[in-house]
Amino acid sequence: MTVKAVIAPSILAADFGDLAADAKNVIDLGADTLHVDIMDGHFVPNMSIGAPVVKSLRKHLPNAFLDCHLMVSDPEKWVQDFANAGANNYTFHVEAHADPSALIDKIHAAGMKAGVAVKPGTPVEEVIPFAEKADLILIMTVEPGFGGQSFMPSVMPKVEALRKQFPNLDIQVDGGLGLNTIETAASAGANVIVAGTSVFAATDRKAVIEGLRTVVNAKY
Ligand SMILES: O=C(CO)[C@H](O)[C@H](O)COP(=O)(O)O
Ligand SMILES: [Fe+2]
Repeated sequence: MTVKAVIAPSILAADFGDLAADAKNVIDLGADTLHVDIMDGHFVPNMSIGAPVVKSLRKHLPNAFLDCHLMVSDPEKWVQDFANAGANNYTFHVEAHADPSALIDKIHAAGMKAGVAVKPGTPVEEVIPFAEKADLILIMTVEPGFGGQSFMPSVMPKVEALRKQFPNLDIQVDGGLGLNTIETAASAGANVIVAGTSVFAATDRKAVIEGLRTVVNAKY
């Protein structure tokens, strides 16, 4: 198996008034990537940030891997903006697009990696057809829209089913991940761990990042 732990703090839980410094801090403490949550107030009942913030982060953090999670109703519309802004990965929701395969092609053509996400209520069968072509599959472990929610162990069978079929796939989990829930997610087969509140609110952020990584890498 070639997968390894990727620890991706979600900047939704960072200090937006001091964003570049807070984001740099978690990278300096060992985070692999930065997870950037984009919400349009339509696909989810909340708004967050858009491509201009990604552009600013790119300026301040030229080498950071910016993993953008688009919780938007029209994901095709924003591909070029995010590519121009310096995004490295563009994950869209399978529920939001009629032709995910074509959208993956468009994201790749724009020079980004492509991810496909599913909400907790969407069957894993909806994303399995794209697991070979996409660079990652995101299994949401909370209803998208807000940080700080409780991890849903009930979606772990979806992670298990994916890992069984795709031993080398990057399987991302997002929502409620921390030192209390990582064992469940890693045992199911998740290796790309989004962690917002558990990292940014920690008194020892480094210990949380290292703790998450240790539990995931112990599985491989
Ligand atoms: O996509 C998201 C919410 O829709 C966030 O990435 C997620 O909630 C991370 O925050 P936390 O770790 O605090 O749950
Ligand atoms: Fe997210």
